Amino acid sequence: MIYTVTFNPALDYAVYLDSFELGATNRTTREELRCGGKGINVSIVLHNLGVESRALGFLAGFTGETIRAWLTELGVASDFITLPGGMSRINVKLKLDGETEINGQGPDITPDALETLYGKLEKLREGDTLVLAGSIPATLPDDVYERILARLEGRGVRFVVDATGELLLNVLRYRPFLVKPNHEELSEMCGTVLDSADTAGIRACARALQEKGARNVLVSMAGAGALLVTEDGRCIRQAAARGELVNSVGAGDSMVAGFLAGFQRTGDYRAALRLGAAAGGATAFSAALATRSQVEAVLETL
Ligand SMILES: Nc1ncnc2c1ncn2[C@@H]1O[C@H](COP(=O)(O)OP(=O)(O)OP(=O)(O)O)[C@@H](O)[C@H]1O
Ligand SMILES: O=P(O)(O)OC[C@@]1(O)O[C@H](CO)[C@@H](O)[C@@H]1O
Repeated sequence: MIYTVTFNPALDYAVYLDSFELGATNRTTREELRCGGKGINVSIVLHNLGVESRALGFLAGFTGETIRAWLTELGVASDFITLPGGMSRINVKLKLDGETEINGQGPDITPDALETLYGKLEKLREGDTLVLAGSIPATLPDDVYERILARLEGRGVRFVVDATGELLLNVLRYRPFLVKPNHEELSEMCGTVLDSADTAGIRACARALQEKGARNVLVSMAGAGALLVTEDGRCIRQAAARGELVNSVGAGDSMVAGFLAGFQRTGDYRAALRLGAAAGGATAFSAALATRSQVEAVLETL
């Protein structure tokens, strides 16, 4: 079973505007609300691709209840912990001259709630996959992912981590099966500026993460595609699909879902990467997260 953990779920409120003036009343041309948070997005796209998972994490307030209800409606299995106060975030995604995001802080996670999550994760067994994805509320220490992996070390659980900075660097010694920084996040972690065309530079930084313990490093580069450095020493470059960008929020999560679904089906890194790129592209080309038929249509073009 694949388990995803989203510490900080959100309702994603995408607003499309023709113009925007600071300090004025602006009107949208269109708006959309959907549930989000990286682990949740991975679970939704896995479900769309016919791979079941269980979404875990923390929810609070009426926004949290809405997220829970939507997941149930979509048929995504979930087992979220309800926090005693606060509300799950509403993240604003501004669509005008590119994409601008305003992500909230999220509710406080109490020590009791954290213990409850640890208890749920105790059930994971050999062969299970655990996806830790997204930011953590500011009130938690940034070794919380590390603590989870330390508890599960040695049980044969496959770890996938989509996080940035210290949150990611701290877990590498637990040998995660897959980490997926985008190339800007990779640049920051390596303390350099990487151009998406600089395959040698990206490969060198990905290898530096492998030296710290990561098994496979998938570097996503939005419209410039992706590069996978595998644990058996290969470096596979995948072009991005061609299409019109509508809303790329969740493209990276869709790529993780497509990669996991593809790897589960074939055990082949190149095929997994291709399905990842198709899922990422299909999400970028639509307002919502990619459906199975959208992914299949994009896959045929790659
Ligand atoms: N504009 C685009 N055109 C084609 N494919 C895209 C586009 N944007 C994203 N993709 C696909 O999705 C993958 C992941 O996108 P990206 O690198 O933007 O992830 P990310 O930064 O983690 O995104 P997010 O945090 O919004 O989920 C890319 O490697 C690519 O295959
Ligand atoms: O603030 P975080 O946790 O880093 O990112 C949250 C978020 O931007 O990531 C998803 C897209 O990847 C969105 O659904 C969500 O709003």
